[in-house]
Amino acid sequence: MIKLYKSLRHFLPYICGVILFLFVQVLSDLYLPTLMADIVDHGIVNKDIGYIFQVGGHMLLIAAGGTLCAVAANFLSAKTAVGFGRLLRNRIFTKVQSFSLQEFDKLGTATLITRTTNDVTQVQQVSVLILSMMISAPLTCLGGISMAIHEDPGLTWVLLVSVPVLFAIIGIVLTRGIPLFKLMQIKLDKLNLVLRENLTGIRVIRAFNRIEKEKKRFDDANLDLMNNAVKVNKIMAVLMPMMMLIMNFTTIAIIWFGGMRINNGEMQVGSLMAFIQYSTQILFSFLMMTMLFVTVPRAQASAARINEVLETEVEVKDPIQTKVVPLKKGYVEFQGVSFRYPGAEQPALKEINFSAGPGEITAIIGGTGSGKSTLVNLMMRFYDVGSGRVLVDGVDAREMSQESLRAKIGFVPQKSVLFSGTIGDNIRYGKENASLEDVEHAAQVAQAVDFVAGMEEGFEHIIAQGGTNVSGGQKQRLSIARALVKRPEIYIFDDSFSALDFKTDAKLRAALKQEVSEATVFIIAQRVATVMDADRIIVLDDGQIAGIGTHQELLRTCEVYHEIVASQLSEGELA
Ligand SMILES: Nc1ncnc2c1ncn2[C@@H]1O[C@H](COP(=O)(O)OP(=O)(O)OP(=O)(O)O)[C@@H](O)[C@H]1O
Repeated sequence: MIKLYKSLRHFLPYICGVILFLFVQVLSDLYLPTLMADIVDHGIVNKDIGYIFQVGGHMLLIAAGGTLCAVAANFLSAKTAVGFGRLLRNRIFTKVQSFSLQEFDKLGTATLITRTTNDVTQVQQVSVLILSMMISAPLTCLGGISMAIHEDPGLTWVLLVSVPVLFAIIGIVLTRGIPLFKLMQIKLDKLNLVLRENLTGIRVIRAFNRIEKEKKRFDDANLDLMNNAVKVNKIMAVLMPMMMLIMNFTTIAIIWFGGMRINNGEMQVGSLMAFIQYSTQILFSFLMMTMLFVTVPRAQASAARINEVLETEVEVKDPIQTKVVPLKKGYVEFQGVSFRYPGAEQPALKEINFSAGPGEITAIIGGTGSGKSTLVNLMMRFYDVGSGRVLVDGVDAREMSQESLRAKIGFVPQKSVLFSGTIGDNIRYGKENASLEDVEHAAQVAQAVDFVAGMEEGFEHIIAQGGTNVSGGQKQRLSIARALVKRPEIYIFDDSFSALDFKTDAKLRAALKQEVSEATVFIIAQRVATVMDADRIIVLDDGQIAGIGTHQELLRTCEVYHEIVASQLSEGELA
């Protein structure tokens, strides 16, 4: 948590204000019992009404000043904590944005959401407590002790007995409670994971009639979280009454032994009253510190989880000295590229060699899991190659900035992703300042114009969260339009025509051929019909290149390709 608190330097003026106001407030709290003792011992005993009013007036002023200071301190500490929370969320978000897919694979989306929201809230809440109690509790405790000694040194032994008992109880509670507090966040993560899977997979869950099973899975995670919370609350439920009991016993002991001292003429009534108040303040300061000890471990667990994100070493980084790449070309070359996913036994790609240039269409075909998507992931540097090199315009992709590399590429992913907003906004995601004509043209080439025109608001039609109010094929066409409007040097279509019917697929490819005639195009496809016109077809088999060539060349030379073609085309089409 200390590491995170380094960011608090941004709020230094507020923190200084909190310290100052709390200091004044504690001083006023400590002074009030002495004044009260004064009223009793001098004003009441001597029946001096004027003195009572005078000291009483002082007490009122001091109490009002203390209250104002407390309000100001609370306001500033809340402002600091809320600002600190915002700063942390921003830092986590910025860090997560810099993650390569490798780090996303490692951490998982559910936990990243919990860490950005709930974990930050935990740290934020405890920061308010720390700010207000870290200063006032020790100050009240030390001040209370010295004032109590000042009032009557002969009674302080009562505190010497009750304080260690209090410590022992706090110690027992903390050793039992801390592991449970740490578990809370882990159990919350689990609940978030189940919830997220259920919300995103709701269609599959309903289609497979798994609603009851999923309810049970959620209920189990929920129950687990609740059981842990109950255990935590049980401990807390014991703690408070125990502390109150000790406080009450201490007060009784002070009154008992103080009464004897008054009887012997060694103490005055006012001093006894002040002593009781100081002892309550001292024990109360311990109570405050216990609250800190109880809440800090949970926040500490949260802080550790936040730090894990902030300190994650990002595998794919921009080099310190980036190489400048020629602005408009689009040459791509793979030189002996091999790659293995972290933790995987087998490499996903082995010794891949090929090159492609502007004006060429390179198709990539192969069975499921043969490494097609992995190949384009490396081209965009979503992962770094294990060995070999990926050259873009003659420069190793690792030697240029990720931004300049990706500025060259228009990517249409296998699984279309749309954002909430209008259809126009989604297409403009490729190029923010694209004109309406550019957007319409891109939609025209992507064969999206007809269905967009069919919608009442056209390009202003709102896409629902996750793009659920458009069909799979429509989503694909909008994703294609988004890449087209960018007019990049390199296009990557990762199985982007799979949700289109044959007629639309053919029309789209014909329109694309003209549109992207000067660019370097990569098309991953399962259908032979989609790839057979390509200038070059790369056949992948189990992460290796089984053949490279045109359709006709591969039919003669590549057995794997022949098998794929034979499984899809008729004898006549083959001939
Ligand atoms: N993030 C990942 N972590 C670990 N292994 C992965 C990951 N992504 C893919 N793989 C593995 O790498 C291999 C190649 O996967 P890839 O997605 O490139 O195949 P593909 O040819 O695109 O398949 P498909 O046509 O089904 O999309 C597969 O064995 C797959 O299980």
